[in-house]
Amino acid sequence: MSQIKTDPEMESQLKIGFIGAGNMAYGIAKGILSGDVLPANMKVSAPSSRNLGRFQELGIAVTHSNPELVCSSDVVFVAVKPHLVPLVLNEVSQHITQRHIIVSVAAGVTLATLEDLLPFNSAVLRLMPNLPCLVQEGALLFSRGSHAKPEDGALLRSLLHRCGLVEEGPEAWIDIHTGLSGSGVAFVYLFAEALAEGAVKMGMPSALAHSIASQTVLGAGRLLRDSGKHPSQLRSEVCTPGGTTIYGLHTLEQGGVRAATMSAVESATERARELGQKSAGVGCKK
Ligand SMILES: NC(=O)C1=CN([C@@H]2O[C@H](COP(=O)(O)OP(=O)(O)OC[C@H]3O[C@@H](n4cnc5c(N)ncnc54)[C@H](O)[C@@H]3O)[C@@H](O)[C@H]2O)C=CC1
Ligand SMILES: O=C(O)[C@@H]1CCC=N1
Repeated sequence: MSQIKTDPEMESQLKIGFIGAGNMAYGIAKGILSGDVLPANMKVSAPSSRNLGRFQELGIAVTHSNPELVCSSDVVFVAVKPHLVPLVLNEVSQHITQRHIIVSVAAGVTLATLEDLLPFNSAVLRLMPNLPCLVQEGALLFSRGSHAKPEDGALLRSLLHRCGLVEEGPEAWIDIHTGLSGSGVAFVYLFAEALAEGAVKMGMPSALAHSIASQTVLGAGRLLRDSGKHPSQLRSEVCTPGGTTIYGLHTLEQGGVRAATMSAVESATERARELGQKSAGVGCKK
């Protein structure tokens, strides 16, 4: 945890911009807004108006011009799909100055690629959030580029603290975090869906089964986080010897759920690394 103090007054006056108006930009913007930053100090850009309405409802200014957004922002989140990052950064690069802090959330796109696409000495950070930022229960990991100072990391952490858990780590962990948590939420949804479908198979109405499955995932997650216990300990607290749970767990183990889940994190991590290799060199100016 960073010990560097940030200045709430300075933070409240920062201009925050988002290039890209998708789910991730929206989730992060909502989290930042629940802190000290005013919507009047935020702006989002996207080529079409399709996703801009929900930002306007939060009081955030919108534009179709990425250069205009950069010129009126201090902190710029790059929240477009990974393959569009070179295009977008080439478009705005000449407007980036020493006052800017650039934060990319694009899966796989490395700090080296980002720095290569931006003016020398640019302060760049790479952030991997996840979808539950939308409800301020995200899990976010960031790394600083070679010209981003510890104070830039502290500022980012402070801006994002209402999005959920925010940690800093070495860049090698960002792709792993993408598999574990960025993509991991989708693995949890698949499990929740399967839980509900099991109950439907046994005769429960679908709506009730899905509502109970989502509460089960929420309750299990909160207890895991808030108790600080290892998952295996909580699992053993649910299992009565010879009871229902151990029979169900045996079935899951026979189905290879543990190995399949580990392999899913591995595949998603490797895919993030592959995306990084693909984006390196694409459209770089140097
Ligand atoms: N969705 C997720 O759960 C997560 C996504 N990410 C990353 O976040 C980034 C954004 O993902 P999503 O929000 O899911 O995508 P999305 O498809 O919902 O949003 C992308 C946005 O970019 C805009 N856009 C397209 N071309 C543009 C351009 N030239 N200039 C400005 N804006 C442009 C689109 O209009 C759209 O609003 C991706 O790089 C992804 O890897 C990271 C973690 C989790
Ligand atoms: O699937 C993806 O590529 C993005 C990154 C993590 C979650 N969604």
